[in-house]
Amino acid sequence: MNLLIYHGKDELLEDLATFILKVGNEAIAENGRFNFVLTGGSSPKTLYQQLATKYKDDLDWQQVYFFFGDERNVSATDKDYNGLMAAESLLRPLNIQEDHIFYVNTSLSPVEAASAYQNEINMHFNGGLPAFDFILLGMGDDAHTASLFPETEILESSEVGVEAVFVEKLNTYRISMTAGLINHAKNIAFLVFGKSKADAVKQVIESEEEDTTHYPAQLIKPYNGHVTWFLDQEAAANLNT
Ligand SMILES: O=C1O[C@H](COP(=O)(O)O)[C@@H](O)[C@H](O)[C@H]1O
Repeated sequence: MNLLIYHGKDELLEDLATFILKVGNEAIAENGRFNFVLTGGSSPKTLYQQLATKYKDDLDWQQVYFFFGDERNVSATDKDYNGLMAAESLLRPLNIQEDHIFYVNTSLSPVEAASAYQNEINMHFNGGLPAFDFILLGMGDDAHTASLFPETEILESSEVGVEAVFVEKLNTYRISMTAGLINHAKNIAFLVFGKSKADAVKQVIESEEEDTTHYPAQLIKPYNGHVTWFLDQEAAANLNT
């Protein structure tokens, strides 16, 4: 695990963008495409806007395939739909062709949407191991990542796939990649800002005993890849390092 702590958000975003571009350019040079999984929530919006403006000439964006680590069970036009924020801040400004963007189809039931999304991923990887080049993750105050929320059934899943999960405290379904699928990625980066996340960050990174039921982000341990944490000082405030 690589832990990076920043005084300022600008420097953090610059380093994270540079990292994404490096991995992306290497993937395109090696395989002709870059499989990039986006996160939702509020934290990545500025990053997406910068990738689409400041860094628009630093990667062959037309060779990138975009996926979502999780989605809310709302319509694609709802402001809470993760795909909408990504579309507005990153995908439309870069003119990404529609068949390079894998949105979760929330017009289906959550179980059907999850199964359809898993099928699309499997087809994209021609039935082989779905090892994404880069998965960007956020983390909530409760240590959830993607839609792997504390005390939910999906945490016990041994599937390398996508599942529907009912999140009781939000009284709603989510659709999420399982930890098994996320952990096949070649590179994973957590982007975490703010003091409200400081306790969760400490538990996930420094806790001696694993408690994935209450701190699901502890499940993220890539099998053959690398995980890097990009934290601001507030999020890192409780760490011993
Ligand atoms: O609900 C979600 O929350 C997490 C964290 O979001 P943030 O707003 O605290 O940055 C996010 O990673 C996930 O994709 C999203 O669905």
